[in-house]
Amino acid sequence: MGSECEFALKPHSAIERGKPFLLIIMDGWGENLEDDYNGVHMAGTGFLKSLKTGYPDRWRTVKAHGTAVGLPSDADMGNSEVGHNAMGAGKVISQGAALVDNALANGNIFTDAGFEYIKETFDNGGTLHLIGLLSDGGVHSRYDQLELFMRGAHERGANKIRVHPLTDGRDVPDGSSVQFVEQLEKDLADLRAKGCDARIASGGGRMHVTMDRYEADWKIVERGWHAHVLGEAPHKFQSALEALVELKKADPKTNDQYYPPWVIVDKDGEAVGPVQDGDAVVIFNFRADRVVELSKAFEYPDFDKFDRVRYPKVHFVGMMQYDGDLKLPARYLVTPPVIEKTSGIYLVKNGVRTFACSETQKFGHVTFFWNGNRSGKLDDKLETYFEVPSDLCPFNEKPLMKAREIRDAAKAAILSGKHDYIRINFANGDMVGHTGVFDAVLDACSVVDECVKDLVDAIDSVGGSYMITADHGNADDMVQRNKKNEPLRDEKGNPLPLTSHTLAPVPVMIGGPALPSNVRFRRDLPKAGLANITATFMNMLGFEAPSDYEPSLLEVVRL
Ligand SMILES: O=C(O)[C@H](O)COP(=O)(O)O
Ligand SMILES: [Mn+2]
Ligand SMILES: [Mn+2]
Repeated sequence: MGSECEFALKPHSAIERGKPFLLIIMDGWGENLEDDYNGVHMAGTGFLKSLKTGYPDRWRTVKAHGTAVGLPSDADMGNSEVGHNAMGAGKVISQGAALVDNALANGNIFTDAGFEYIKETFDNGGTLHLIGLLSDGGVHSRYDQLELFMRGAHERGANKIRVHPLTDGRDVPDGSSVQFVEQLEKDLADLRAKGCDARIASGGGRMHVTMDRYEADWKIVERGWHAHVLGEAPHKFQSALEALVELKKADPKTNDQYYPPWVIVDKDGEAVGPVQDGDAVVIFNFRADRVVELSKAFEYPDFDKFDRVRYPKVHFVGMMQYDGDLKLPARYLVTPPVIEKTSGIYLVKNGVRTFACSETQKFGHVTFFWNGNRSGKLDDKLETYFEVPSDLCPFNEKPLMKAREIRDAAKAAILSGKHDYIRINFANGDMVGHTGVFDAVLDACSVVDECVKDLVDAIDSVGGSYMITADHGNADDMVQRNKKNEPLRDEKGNPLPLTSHTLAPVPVMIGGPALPSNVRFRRDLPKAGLANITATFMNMLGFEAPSDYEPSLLEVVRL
């Protein structure tokens, strides 16, 4: 981690160390057009609105999408990984999506060690299995990357390919799985025309099958293991399209996110693509959080989170290495972004006592992503990480989620006098936003407003300071729109829900008794993004930020 003096920070010129500082991330909370579909605006969010209108020098927005957070283009919505990486690290880092694009464009993905490793199995007649999220959401994966990879792998000797797609409906509209499966079938047919035995083998909805995160519910991964690896699922079909249509007919309430697991079988009822000894397995998601668990199931011989029944000997690689601390997986196709010298490391090296807390769904966001995709603590003595277990139901059913429990834990941390820096994430705007259920979003945003107010009161009572911000938009626009930005409706006239993140900038609010009255936001950084947050909160903790960080948003004015 380097020497102490390499990390020494100078004291800030106007802000003293010593009083508690609270950093709140409101996940999925953008600053957007204030119309009837903006859940943040329509909810009871009077306290946050009062900070906007009451303190214009201490309220602003920053960019949270596209190139400002290291994504390939400004058409890319922000997401939790890139947002928390940027806020934790103080720099704009080229992220997984961009790195995979580069590796495909320059061909390195097919010449580096990870591909060499899987290629060994092609030469021995092994099947290439591809497991991952099937959409063009660009958050966890992208379809065009899968297509290019399949084609390139076939050109380099993969003669049998089995794809195990997970349907999305979360980063893209619900129902779009049909188009993506049709596109995949077309591209697989092209491969078959070239002599490759290429087929879809199994799948399911991403929130019910395979893509759990932060060990919220291992059963999700177990279902995936049974379908993808063992070739077993309660629902068997002859084609993936048939699976989507028939499963929806049988349960109209199911959707792309929550499809049950399914397996494709041949005319004799045999699964067409279970994973066997000698095969290659690639997870084609570039983002880590929702594939760490499946990677462990493939990689760890002594795995005990569920009974794998059969543990095939395969050549397993991730699109990236998903956990830099655990070196998981050991083999990967594209080298992950280097995220070093994060704010967390600087702050512990300067003796800052940190309390980081969220509920399970976002716990790794304020720890793992925050620390540059490292799973462990940076300093056992100075840091306390506290996880509130999340509910296991769809979050529109319990939109308050664990906001009040997080508030209570953070409040106790503030009042205890044991922590200098309290960092929390409220999941509601995002997790309920992804359900597309507008009334639930209203409850989700209101409870965040209530909890933020209580915590600002607690900070006031101990003479501390606070920053409230967000990682990207979501609840701030809950309707799909046409190119003119007009809401789209179904045949009954109901608005078509938007389940994904938005491109909106996010608010940043600062205040509290410890913030000197002559400190306010600069007016000369209109293009600032999430990476500018970092130097700003390091200032609020009493330090000048490292010189290679994006500039602080603060200025000290003469009164
Ligand atoms: O994984 C998810 O839940 C979504 O794809 C992205 O949401 P997040 O980036 O807010 O986690
Ligand atoms: Mn998020
Ligand atoms: Mn989200």
